[in-house]
Order: sequence, then C-alpha cells, then structure tokens
Amino acid sequence: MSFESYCQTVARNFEALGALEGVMVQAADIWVEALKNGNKIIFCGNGGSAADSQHLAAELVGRYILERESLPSIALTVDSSALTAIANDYGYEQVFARQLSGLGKAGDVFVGITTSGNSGNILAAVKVARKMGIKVMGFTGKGGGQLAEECDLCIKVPSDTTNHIQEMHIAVGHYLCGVTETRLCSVR
Ligand SMILES: O=C(CO)[C@@H](O)[C@H](O)[C@H](O)[C@H](O)COP(=O)(O)O
Ligand SMILES: [Zn+2]
Repeated sequence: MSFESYCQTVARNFEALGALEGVMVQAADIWVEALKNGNKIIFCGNGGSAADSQHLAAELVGRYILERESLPSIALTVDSSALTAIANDYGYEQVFARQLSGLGKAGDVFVGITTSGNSGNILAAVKVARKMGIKVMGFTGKGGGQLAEECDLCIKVPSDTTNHIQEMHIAVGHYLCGVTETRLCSVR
C-alpha cells in the first residue's frame, strides 16, 4: 500500500468520525461532571491503547493546552510492579480489575480503550466498576464488541482495523481533554 492511499483511508475515517458529535458531547458531560464532583478519570487498555491511556491521563494531570489546575486522572497501565504482581498472582485478566478495586471510588469514570471491545482484562474491570458505582465509558471500533454492551457510553469510532481505530481514539481523547479543560476553567 502506498503512503498516499494510507492517508486517504485516514482522511475518510476522520471524515466519518465527525458524525459522532452527539456522543462526544455526552462523553464530555460525563468527564466534566465527575471532575466537578471531585472524582477522577481512570484509563486502561492493552498495547497501543495502554500508551493512549497514559497519554490521556497525563494530559489531564499535567497540561493539555490551557494553563490550569491539575485534573485528577490515572492510567492503570503504568505501575509495572502492580501489573506484574497481579498478573503473576491472579492472572493477566485481573490486572486492571484489581487496581480499580483499590484505587477507584464511586462517581469516578472508567474509560476502557479497546479496538476489539473484547479484551478480557478490560471486561473484568467493568464488572468491578459496576459494583463500585463507577461510570463506564468505552473507546472501541465500529463493532463495539462486548464492551459496547456493558458500558454507559461507548464511543465507537468508524473502522474495523486496529491501527486506524487507534488513530481515531487518540483524536477522540485529545478532543475530550480540550473540551473538559475549557469547560472546567470557565467555571473555576
Ligand atoms: O498497537 C497495537 C496495534 O496497532 C497493538 O499493540 C494492540 O494494541 C494490541 O494487539 C492489543 O492487545 C489489542 O487489544 P484490543 O485493542 O483488542 O483491546
Ligand atoms: Zn499500534
């Protein structure tokens, strides 16, 4: 495949992504409401989506575009001791669920980033989130997988291909960080 044709696919995908305006407004409302109430945004994902998780948590805790207070957020993908101990002692499927049960609080927002929507460790964490009164949001591909069935709000980006789904996930996350910090800064 030529680079030009790759870029054409990306352009078509992003054109279609614009149709998710309504769901993006709802997602921003969920993030803003939680943060206003003193809760946090908790991200997790595997592989490239682990990188997205820590990238987005860092935008909130550190800085995205505006100079502002730090906004509380964590990625469950960054603590190698917790990840290896939990995987070793309880199995890889529990790596996010176990951390969420220790670190999450009712009213937090859990964001599972998965291109298939079917990663077992994310689905296990959703079960914990439900028990704890944590809101569940998914970033998935077009099909949504099992996660789409189980979350409060699913952002299903318009592709079935892992790499292209990931390209849109980071755009979705960046957009939400921007809207969130703008709205919170104007009320502080
Ligand atoms: O970054 C990539 C592919 O672009 C890979 O590392 C990819 O994230 C991994 O295969 C993940 O394990 C896929 O998991 P998921 O998106 O289905 O939850
Ligand atoms: Zn990748």
